Amino acid sequence: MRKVGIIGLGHVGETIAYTLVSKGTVDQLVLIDVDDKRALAQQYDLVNTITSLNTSTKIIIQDYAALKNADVIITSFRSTESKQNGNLTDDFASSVTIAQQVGEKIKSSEFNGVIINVNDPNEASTAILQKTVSIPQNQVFGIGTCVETQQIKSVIAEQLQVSPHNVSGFVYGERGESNFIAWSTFSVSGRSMNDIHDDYQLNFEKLEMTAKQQAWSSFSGRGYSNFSVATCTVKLIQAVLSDERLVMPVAVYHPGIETYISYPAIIGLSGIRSLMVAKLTDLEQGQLITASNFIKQKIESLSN
Ligand SMILES: NC(=O)c1ccc[n+]([C@@H]2O[C@H](COP(=O)([O-])OP(=O)(O)OC[C@H]3O[C@@H](n4cnc5c(N)ncnc54)[C@H](O)[C@@H]3O)[C@@H](O)[C@H]2O)c1
Repeated sequence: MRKVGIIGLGHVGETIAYTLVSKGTVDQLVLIDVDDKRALAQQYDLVNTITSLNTSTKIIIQDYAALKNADVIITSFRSTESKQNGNLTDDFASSVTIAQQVGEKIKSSEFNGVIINVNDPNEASTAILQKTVSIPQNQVFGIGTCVETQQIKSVIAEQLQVSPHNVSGFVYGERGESNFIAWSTFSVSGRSMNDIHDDYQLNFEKLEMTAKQQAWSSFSGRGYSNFSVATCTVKLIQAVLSDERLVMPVAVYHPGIETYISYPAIIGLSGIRSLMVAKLTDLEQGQLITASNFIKQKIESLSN
């Protein structure tokens, strides 16, 4: 039996729930939100949806105890303070408080599966969740720079007039200001970006700027974004459930850097199997250290 829990049923959580149900990815779905009416409304809506599908999913709501034997938990909550400030970045102090409260409840349920954290600030809040729930680091990871990686892939694909499926490579660092496109890891149909750079007269800075503008437009036009992050999350859930060993740039504990950071990792049944270590350029290595310092400062600011 495949069982997934979602804690936080806002724009992101409800899109993940609908996607899992419509694809028939799971047998049981546990939905939890601080707002009882919201959880009940989604349960009824999804149960009605299932009557028109060829698949079946049992929907359970507001029951932390039901998470005990879940394979995966998604954390996708956001504090009211964060919502009110209207920024891309969540209010850190209130996000931490909720992460600790929710983490304690997950711990009490005796859950021992994989947690995929969608909340922002992603790397720091993933570290806090892992510490609070007290399950091994490989079982707790965040969405990291999956969406940023999608964004630059689609911009490169558009520029070169190829399918985005032909583009590979990763954005590293931190979901936020200190992430960076590791151009040395990017290739299109087997040709490195440096190799095709002259043929297509590519301007890396312009490509990066376009990706950032598109990211901002997709958020600011509605005040939230949900489809791309939910799609990445469902891909990660499937990778865990099927022990796929998929490589994605997630927020993962990096023992060499001693912090959670967005870095490509191999994902399977027990979460992170290992990091996918690439030889970055000196510049990229420096950017990785800058990002790690930024994340560490954020986590340390908690104790001040
Ligand atoms: N990585 C990405 O690309 C990306 C994209 C979008 C959103 N996000 C992040 O995902 C998170 C959710 O975003 P959203 O747009 O769905 O937010 P939202 O405001 O629409 O929904 C948040 C939900 O969390 C619930 N909630 C609040 N406190 C809770 C608690 N203690 N327990 C359970 N539920 C609680 C709220 O009632 C609400 O339903 C945010 O942290 C956001 O920054 C990340």
